[in-house]
Amino acid sequence: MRLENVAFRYRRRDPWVLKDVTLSLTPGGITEVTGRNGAGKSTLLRLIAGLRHPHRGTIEGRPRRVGYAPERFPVDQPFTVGSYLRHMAAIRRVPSRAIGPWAERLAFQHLLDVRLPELSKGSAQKVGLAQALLADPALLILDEPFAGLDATTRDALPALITELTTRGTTVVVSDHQRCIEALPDVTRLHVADATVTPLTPTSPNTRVLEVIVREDEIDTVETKLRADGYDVRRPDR
Ligand SMILES: Nc1ncnc2c1ncn2[C@@H]1O[C@H](COP(=O)(O)OP(=O)(O)OP(=O)(O)O)[C@@H](O)[C@H]1O
Repeated sequence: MRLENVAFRYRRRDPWVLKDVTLSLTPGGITEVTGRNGAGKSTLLRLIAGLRHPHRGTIEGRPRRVGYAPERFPVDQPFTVGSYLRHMAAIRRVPSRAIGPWAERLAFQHLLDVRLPELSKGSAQKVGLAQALLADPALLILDEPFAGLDATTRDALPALITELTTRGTTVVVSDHQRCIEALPDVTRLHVADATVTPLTPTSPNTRVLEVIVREDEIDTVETKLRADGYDVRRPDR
């Protein structure tokens, strides 16, 4: 799948959120999208998913089966978890028996009769993930999938992502918490100043800066730097 000179803004007189974006997604690869708050990561993901259309440029080669889990699952819907997922399965022409295994794997099978507005943030996130995974997508787009998840599910998600890519699924993730950092062969794209730049330790325009911090500050400093869009590595991880 390829984006060629893509430009997008939400309203006609608004500044461009993205401009001249050209990139290719490796089939069966994992792409992580980084950037500071408001840089345009979710917008890029929506364009890749086909939920928004570029004002300029082209997007070609999008697979037919796309799964998209938004940053915030819209809980403001008058359904139970089970009826919502059955509805999503029907729209995607997937048998509703596909729901059970995902509910079990993401540990929310006890919530199938709970109404969406009554879900906790993390449980809603899991339902959002399940609806994205239901149709066995060839392209899976996850916008901050780790936010609010319990530790067990958070730890299980990278393995799940790897499993999908080994079956050929192309995965695009925006992940402030850097939970997929440890996975091998992750392509990194950095969104800043309305452009998207591939980020690798060997990029000619990047350098490594060592920062010495007190042990009790390490998590806070790491979170701050990541929120500012920096690529942070912890040697102890
Ligand atoms: N539906 C919308 N209508 C108008 N402007 C929007 C809309 N969604 C996002 N924007 C604007 O587009 C820009 C990029 O937003 P986007 O949500 O893509 O950033 P982000 O990098 O995902 O941010 P965060 O890390 O906070 O989730 C911001 O200036 C935001 O205010």
